Amino acid sequence: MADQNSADVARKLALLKMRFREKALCALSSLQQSLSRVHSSGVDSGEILSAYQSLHRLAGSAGTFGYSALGREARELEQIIKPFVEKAPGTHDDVSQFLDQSFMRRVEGLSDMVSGGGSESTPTGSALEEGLRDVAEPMVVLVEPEPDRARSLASALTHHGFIIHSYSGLLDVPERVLVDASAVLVRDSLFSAGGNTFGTDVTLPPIICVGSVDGFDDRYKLAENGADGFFPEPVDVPLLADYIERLIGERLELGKGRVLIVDDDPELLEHYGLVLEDGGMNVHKVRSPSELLGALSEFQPDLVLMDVQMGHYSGPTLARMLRFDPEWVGLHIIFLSSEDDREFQVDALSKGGDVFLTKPISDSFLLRAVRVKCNRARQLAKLASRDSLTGLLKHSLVKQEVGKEHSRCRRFGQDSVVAMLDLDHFKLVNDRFGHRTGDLVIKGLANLLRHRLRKTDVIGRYGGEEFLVVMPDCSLENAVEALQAVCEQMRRISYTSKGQEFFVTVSIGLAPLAAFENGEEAIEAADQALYVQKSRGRNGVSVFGEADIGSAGKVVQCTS
Ligand SMILES: Nc1nc2c(ncn2[C@@H]2O[C@H](COP(=O)(O)OP(=O)(O)OP(=O)(O)O)[C@@H](O)[C@H]2O)c(=O)[nH]1
Repeated sequence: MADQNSADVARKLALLKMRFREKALCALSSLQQSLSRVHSSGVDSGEILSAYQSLHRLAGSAGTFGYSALGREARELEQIIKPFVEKAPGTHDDVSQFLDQSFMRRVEGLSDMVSGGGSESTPTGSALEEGLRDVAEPMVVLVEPEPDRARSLASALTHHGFIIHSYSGLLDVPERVLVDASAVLVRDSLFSAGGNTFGTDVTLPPIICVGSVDGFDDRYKLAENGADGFFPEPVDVPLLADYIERLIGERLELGKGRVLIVDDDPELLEHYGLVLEDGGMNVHKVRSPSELLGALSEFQPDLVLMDVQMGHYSGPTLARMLRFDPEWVGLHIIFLSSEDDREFQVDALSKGGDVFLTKPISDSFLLRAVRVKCNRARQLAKLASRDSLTGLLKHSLVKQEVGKEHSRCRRFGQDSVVAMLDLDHFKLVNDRFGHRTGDLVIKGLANLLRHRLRKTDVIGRYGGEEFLVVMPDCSLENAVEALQAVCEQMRRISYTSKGQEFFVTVSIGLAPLAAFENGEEAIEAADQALYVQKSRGRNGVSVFGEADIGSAGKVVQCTS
């Protein structure tokens, strides 16, 4: 499948290259005619400007399609004309200074550089083939030769919402399983040998070693062999689950960037789009700058990749204009241009850009640069909107989501549900085992919700040990079923602290969103249902206004 995708992308890129070639030949023919007219009939500032623009476009795009030498030559010719373009209209008497035989020969030579087919290989770069995998499914590979140990670790991790595939040796793990895994847990002794011990060339997911030998040199050896983590035995499973969760989160961030590309050149626009999409980015393309504001609101990008000159619109001026609106003050903007004048670049950045990339640029470099910036943008956005302990939406934002979903489900006449969750007797956990352990339990429930609920459900940390969930397009029955499963799984997670094993349960209250006047009222109703459940003995689900909703079975908390 990945091969098929890569072949498709390669085909599309080759097609774009052909389109570029045809258009370049046309543009060069017009350019030659235009310059011949200036040569024979005298100066025309419009013709000179259009010749300059034509060369500027070629200089900026040829390298992208594999015609680097053509791009360089166009750039040199562009620089020769530039002083005449910058002069006031009507002062082009000395145009003969550049429009001589030698200049005209060089312009003719440009066509030969295109039609001679002498393009270098398209710089798609190896990063294109890297192809980021969707790591949303938390499947973990466990490589443990000792069956009892394997069973016990697999069972403990399953309660944290991971799907475990167990093997007794590294070479037993099928390649397709490695490709789909979010992480690999390996007995340290199997990994200390070094090299690619899995016997495959696929990009490996993060490797976490587990073992009993825990010295500085042992850890150093594992790091040297490429391990991403080490957990000494006896393994603290909630801590391990949290670590895997973090690795998954980091990888998801890497592939999830949303990039809005603004370029008036259709081939370049499509080319950049293909390169970034193939690298796992979510891309939206805009050809006309006048559509920019609408596209921003609708697509909500992490980053904008913008050409510097689009017809009579200037990229830096557009960037400055975007900053008028507080919503876009923090938006990351990358300018992509063949303009290599440092002064110009600094000026563009001072108007509101963050990075200036000078064309020609290889596809792999572009992808890497955009990924790095996207990652940074997402991290910053996350800091502002996410709770630092759990990574879930903060109180105010999840409340906003309830409001939005309320309007949406009312408008479309759909069922949606809001749920309030609260850990049971949580004070006791803190009192007996300390705040750090309490924090691990809070993270445990957050991770469970992330795994157990649908991707479209919105989860937020409402307060200390309280969570708020919005379940769009979901009947009450389905919500009860899904959340009872969460209760059931939560009560099975075993925590150990101060040598004692304990379990924690959760109570949940539900309310049908559309039945209320606004989101606030629905939250209030879910809260009331939650307290009904607390009074019923905790550990289960209650629905607002319903007398008797099943409980997930009683479990005594903190059975230390
Ligand atoms: N570890 C930790 N504890 C927190 C955090 N936020 C709130 N808490 C604690 O959560 C506990 C909540 O206790 P209560 O509101 O009395 O509720 P409870 O003990 O869970 O009892 P019920 O809700 O009635 O089952 C308090 O001890 C808070 O200090 C946090 O971020 N980390």
